[in-house]
Amino acid sequence: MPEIILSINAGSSSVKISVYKTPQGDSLVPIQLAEATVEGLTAPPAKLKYERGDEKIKGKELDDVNSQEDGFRYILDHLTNDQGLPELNQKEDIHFTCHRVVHGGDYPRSQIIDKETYHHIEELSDLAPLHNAPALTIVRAVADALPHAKNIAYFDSSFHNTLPDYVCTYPIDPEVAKKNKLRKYGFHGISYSFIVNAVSAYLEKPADQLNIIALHLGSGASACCIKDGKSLDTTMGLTPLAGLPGATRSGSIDPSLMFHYTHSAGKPSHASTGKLHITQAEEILNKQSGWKSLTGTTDFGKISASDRREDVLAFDIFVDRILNYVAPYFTKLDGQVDALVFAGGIGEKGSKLRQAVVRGVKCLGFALDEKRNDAAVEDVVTDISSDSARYKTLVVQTDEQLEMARGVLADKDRFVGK
Ligand SMILES: Nc1ncnc2c1ncn2[C@@H]1O[C@H](COP(=O)(O)OP(=O)(O)O)[C@@H](O)[C@H]1O
Ligand SMILES: CC(=O)OP(=O)(O)O
Ligand SMILES: [Mg+2]
Repeated sequence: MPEIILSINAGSSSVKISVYKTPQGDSLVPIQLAEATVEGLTAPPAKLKYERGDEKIKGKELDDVNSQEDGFRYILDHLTNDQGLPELNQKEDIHFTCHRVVHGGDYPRSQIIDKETYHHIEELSDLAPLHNAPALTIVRAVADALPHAKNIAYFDSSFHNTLPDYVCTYPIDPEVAKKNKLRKYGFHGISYSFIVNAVSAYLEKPADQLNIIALHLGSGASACCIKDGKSLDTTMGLTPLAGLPGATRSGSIDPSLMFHYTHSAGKPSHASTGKLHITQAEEILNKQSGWKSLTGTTDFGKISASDRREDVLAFDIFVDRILNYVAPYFTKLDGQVDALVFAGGIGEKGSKLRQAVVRGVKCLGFALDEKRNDAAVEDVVTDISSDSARYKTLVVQTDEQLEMARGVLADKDRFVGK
């Protein structure tokens, strides 16, 4: 009997849930039955996108869906009530649920969520305030609604376990760093792992020989320097705040800025609770900055299409900050680069941004074919480079849910019986 896997990706602005059934025989490729997304949580009203075979819903406005947990509950109802999805008529049909957990601390790989892992993830919530806490609300909702399902956490940080010491160590008092676990962790790793596998299949080159400069540009944005299929450097740090700006995040700034922004920066913010300890500084830099603060919208599609001064400035800032990493990563890879990859909502849909970024590294040998860049992306991997380009530029439609579901099939022995 095929088993049903529900793969849940709680992003900072969305919840994406894909439903798979396990394949017959030895195949390790899960079969997708449906995919539902509640997006726009930071730009209400939230909207539903749903695909099951030819059945498609897009842009359905949802009242009373204001959080990742609301989104999860809405989607679970939608899936169990969908007559065209007989494999999932009742909640009991679900065997495995995968949860994308952004901060996994030192966990090198996925974990069954039991009391101990749950508490550990909870402790890490302060280090990923936009992510771990909402993901845990969904873990609790699953435990409540689907008590028989096996909950497995996949961590965004695990992929970056290979960061060399000189990359992940901050030049601060080593004792304090060790005691408080202050180091660069890096995130978006489930997406980077998907990207490595997808590019490996596309270029027909083994994953452990691939060198990629990858840009995951969504509500949160990061870059990753991938050498021999492994993370060598990445822009996010102790928390997902470092590096590139995002929808509501400042990205890297002078750390002293906060002392000049507000003298109460270190005080608890109004979002601080018994479960989530967050200061005003973290609240401001994580939730009240980025595109939202500069332009009033978190939608980078709107920003890219506008010629308002504020939008043009936000667009130029993003291009500039991305370019601050592409050439350094190119040199870290000694110029041995298989591809520059764009992924995430903005990377996949933002042709104007891709054009501006690639123009900025033209002198290195990257160039786009305008027609290929402007065409809507349909395949998992699309080559948008011009024929004369020395290096490839690819768009990858990243799929964190699929990467997690594949993990369930690959690691089933580790999970069954636990
Ligand atoms: N046409 C577009 N051009 C550029 N960016 C877009 C476009 N459409 C949507 N986006 C951006 O994609 C982002 C969502 O990316 P996604 O990776 O799905 O987010 P999340 O981080 O929540 O997983 C939105 O913030 C939106 O700004
Ligand atoms: C880690 C992170 O920032 O994730 P997202 O882009 O989904 O918010
Ligand atoms: Mg995302």
